[in-house]
Amino acid sequence: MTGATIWLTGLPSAGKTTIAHELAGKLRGEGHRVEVLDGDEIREFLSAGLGFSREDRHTNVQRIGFVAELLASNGVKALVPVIAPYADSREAVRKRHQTEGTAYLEVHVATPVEVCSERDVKGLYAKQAAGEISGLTGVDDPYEAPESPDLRIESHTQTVQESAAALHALLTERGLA
Ligand SMILES: Nc1ncnc2c1ncn2[C@@H]1O[C@H](COP(=O)(O)OS(=O)(=O)O)[C@@H](OP(=O)(O)O)[C@H]1O
Ligand SMILES: Nc1ncnc2c1ncn2[C@@H]1O[C@H](COP(=O)(O)OP(=O)(O)O)[C@@H](O)[C@H]1O
Repeated sequence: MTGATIWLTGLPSAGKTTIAHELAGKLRGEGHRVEVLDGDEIREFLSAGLGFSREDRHTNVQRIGFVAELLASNGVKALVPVIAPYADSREAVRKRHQTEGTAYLEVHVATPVEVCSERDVKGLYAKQAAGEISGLTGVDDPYEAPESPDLRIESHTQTVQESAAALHALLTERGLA
């Protein structure tokens, strides 16, 4: 089976993790080998000790990109629901895949910040508004939206299943599913 990295970038609570797991289930059911490199889990182990400065986020994204490429080059669909707020960090990951000849898709989960802060799955937007945290992506920290992603998902106008189906259709179109 052909491996690939599918990076889902977007704001906190945009729907990255939910869509990744929905797609993972679908792909596994079809016989694909799949790993979801969840941001929170990675920060507990591979990126333990890193914070949310620009430098630390860049390091985090490069580490995840490295592991994703290793998996993808061994036939795994590596699904990566990680914010990756900086365009140059994402570009470095894309280039690494290109150099290695490994398929790489960038998916922008483009949920507006108003909807994300309403969802507020982890209560981060509320904490930022209460002054308990700062440096929240999309609020008081940068998010550089991809200019030409392979796919843009408007999760606020779709069900989770529709979003995952749109991504699955892209994989099929590219000969990856
Ligand atoms: N200040 C700040 N800004 C953004 N996100 C924050 C912050 N503090 C904690 N969190 C939580 O950590 C998750 C982000 O980790 P990532 O590894 O995906 O981010 S990054 O690419 O390194 O920027 C992210 O997970 P998701 O909500 O799944 O996106 C947040 O829940
Ligand atoms: N079309 C959709 N795609 C993804 N999530 C959606 C969608 N519609 C509603 N949601 C909800 O939005 C929330 C997104 O949370 P999560 O996936 O953890 O976001 P993120 O990983 O981007 O922080 C979930 O509660 C999910 O059920």
